[in-house]
Amino acid sequence: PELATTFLEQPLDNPLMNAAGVWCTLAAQLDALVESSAGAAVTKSCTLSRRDGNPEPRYRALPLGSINSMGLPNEGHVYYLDYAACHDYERKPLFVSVSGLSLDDNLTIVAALREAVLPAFLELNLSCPNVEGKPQPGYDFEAMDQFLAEVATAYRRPFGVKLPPYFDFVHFDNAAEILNRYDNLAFITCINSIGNGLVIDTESESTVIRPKDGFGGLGGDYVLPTALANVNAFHRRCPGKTIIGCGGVSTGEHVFQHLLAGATLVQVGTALHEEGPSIFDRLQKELRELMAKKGYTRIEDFRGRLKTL
Ligand SMILES: C=Cc1c(C(=O)O)[nH]c(=O)[nH]c1=O
Repeated sequence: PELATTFLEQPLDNPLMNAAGVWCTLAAQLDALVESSAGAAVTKSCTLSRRDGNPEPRYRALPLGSINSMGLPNEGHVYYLDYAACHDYERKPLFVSVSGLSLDDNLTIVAALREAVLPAFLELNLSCPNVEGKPQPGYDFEAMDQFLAEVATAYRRPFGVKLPPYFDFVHFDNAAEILNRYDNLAFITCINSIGNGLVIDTESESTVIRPKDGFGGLGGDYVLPTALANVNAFHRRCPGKTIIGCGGVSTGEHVFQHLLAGATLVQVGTALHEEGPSIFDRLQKELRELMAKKGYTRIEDFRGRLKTL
């Protein structure tokens, strides 16, 4: 079976890539992703200036996934624009994730990305749950609409957004209605971590991460059904846009399910953090085996064809 696919008319060897924030904060990590068999890569969400992020421990792997409250540690936007300027786009696409702390910061970063005239794809992060005092734009529809109105106009080129998980059909409807207003909003990445979970260690009777009294974003097995729901909800509501699935992927079967739900590309976060970039070889092998068993030769044979009862 063939895993080759296209994203916004660009060919990719396969639909797999990292989730923003995982294995992508430093150039050496990004280089490892470019060297790996991932079909594409995305940089750590960046802010205007470098940030240390929250005090550690701020990430913890768990039997069923992970919890994190990193606090947006990153090298500042110029570092990632420089990386994007040196990337070999013939080899694989590169996405640049942007998560400015204000609309003005986002506009400054997006303008710099536009000035750089690079083939990189902009993934505007509207869903960081871990910067204290900063509500997620993705959960404030007025703010989200304003952000998008300004960024879409300023950037003018095709871009995408990274959304938080929604849990209510009215929220799916309202968010989709906003996204559909912007013609150059070309892709939607669902989902970011499920915000502000709380993991308790029974033996020590304590939280397991230091920031925010132990509250942090959940990833891994915990979030797969929510991720699939958000992928399918926006696939149904935004027919003109491309969906990138993210959340709960650790096997080829999970990749298959995201594609069936309507995703074109599939991002891997927690499992990549734990296994490293060789995971992309395993996921492709498992996906090929599953496709062969089902008699599919190409991804388009089943992508977006989730059946209902
Ligand atoms: C960009 C900050 C994010 C972070 C973070 O840096 O704390 N963690 C997440 O799970 N998702 C984010 O979007």
